Amino acid sequence: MFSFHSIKDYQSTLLNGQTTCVEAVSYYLQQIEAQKHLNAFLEVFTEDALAQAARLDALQLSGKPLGKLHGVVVSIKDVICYKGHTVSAGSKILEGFTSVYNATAVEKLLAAGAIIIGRNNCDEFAMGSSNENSAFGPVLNALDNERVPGGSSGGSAVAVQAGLCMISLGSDTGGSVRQPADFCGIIGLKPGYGRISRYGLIAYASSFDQIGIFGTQVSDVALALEVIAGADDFDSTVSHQPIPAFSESLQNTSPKKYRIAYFKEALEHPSLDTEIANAIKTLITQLQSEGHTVEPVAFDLLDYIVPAYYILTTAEASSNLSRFDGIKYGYAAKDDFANLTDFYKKSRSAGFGKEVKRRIMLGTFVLSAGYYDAYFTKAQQVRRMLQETTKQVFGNYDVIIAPTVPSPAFKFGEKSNDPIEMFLADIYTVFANLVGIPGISIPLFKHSSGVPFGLQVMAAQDNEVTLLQLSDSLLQNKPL
Ligand SMILES: NC(=O)C[C@H](N)C(=O)O
Repeated sequence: MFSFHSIKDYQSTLLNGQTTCVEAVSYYLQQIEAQKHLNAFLEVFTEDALAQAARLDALQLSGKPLGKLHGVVVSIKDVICYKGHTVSAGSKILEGFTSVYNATAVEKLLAAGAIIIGRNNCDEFAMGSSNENSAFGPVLNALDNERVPGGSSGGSAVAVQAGLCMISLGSDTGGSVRQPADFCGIIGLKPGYGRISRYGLIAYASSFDQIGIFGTQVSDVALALEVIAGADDFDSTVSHQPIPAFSESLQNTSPKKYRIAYFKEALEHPSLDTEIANAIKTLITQLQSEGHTVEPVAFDLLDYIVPAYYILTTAEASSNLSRFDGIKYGYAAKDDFANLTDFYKKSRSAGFGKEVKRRIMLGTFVLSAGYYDAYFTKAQQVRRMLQETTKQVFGNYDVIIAPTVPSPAFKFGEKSNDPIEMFLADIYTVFANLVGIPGISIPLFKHSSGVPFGLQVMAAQDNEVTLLQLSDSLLQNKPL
């Protein structure tokens, strides 16, 4: 049987001839087939993946230099463009659409020797927190099939959780990587805004969207980040900061005393499950007893962050999604339309699902002349205040810790009839996107309902290194 602990270990088995890339891909193809009922993959790129694996095996034999992700089997969320392959954003409206170029992240993965094995199911246009909004059916949590895997990158999370690939890419606009990672018991990293180019990522809310990485080892996530991060002429918002050697930064770290903040209001919030609150309080006491500074910071904006997030993201979405008109590409109404406006209406009404339509309407409303100042401007002001608070906090602390989600993975149907309840469950994740800082969810805890849950760690802009080092130590139970 093919077994895999970390990418480094796997790559040494490739180098000493114990396995091959083709063997690895064949193994994962079998696993994907055996776990088909999870619905984590919308498409498996069998031929391409095997061909790429064979090319990589030949490259190794030729003695030529190998890429950092040589032989690594990756799956990508169905919002990331891969040239010559279908991409649908989990939506019917992109029916029949094939990517005409590679996303920069995909380009970099392939150049580093990764193998893309398939595209993962997700909430339509990344809108959702449970993966119940995909036009292609829900994804099941592999640990408990009655529970949601989280969303919107549920398929990418389950692909890693169920051992159907080594690492996967998702996107995180307001928690879509960290929240499913929490529900699935794996690691989910959302780098700071602009760390990874968004070129070729189907836009939801452009000032929030960020590609993120799922894995089971911090070192794997760090390695993937190192490969796909960095400046890109095709994305004017991408960060031009140098890319640290993230994976090396985890080696030979000497213990240090961290300055850790937590928002008092976050741990006292009525929506927070008591077991989750207690687990984090216990961790705080433990870290304090180990000599770290762990202090509460007052945060009086907590109740404003979810409304601000859903005003700003829906506004951006209403603009971004206007391009799906049935003419340029994707689903088009057949012949029962009276004129162009009627054609748009029919194409968009039938092509988009319920949640996407709700958000387009909400976004259009908050941008409309009579309501712009009352909603959009106010939400922008909240965002600015949050940015100022964040600056102050990171002037005094290295990281902020928080729950990732207020509850453990819930059952299918439990929240899907109440969009507000679903939105409110994003209370701990949207903060990092509103201010653009990096955040990670790490699987530290287990709930009495049998499912795991995570700890969220956030760091200052461009400080993924601290985030990764602290997470690695916590997960490996090493002294920090
Ligand atoms: N896309 C995300 O990051 C998830 C968030 N729950 C949303 O629906 O907006």
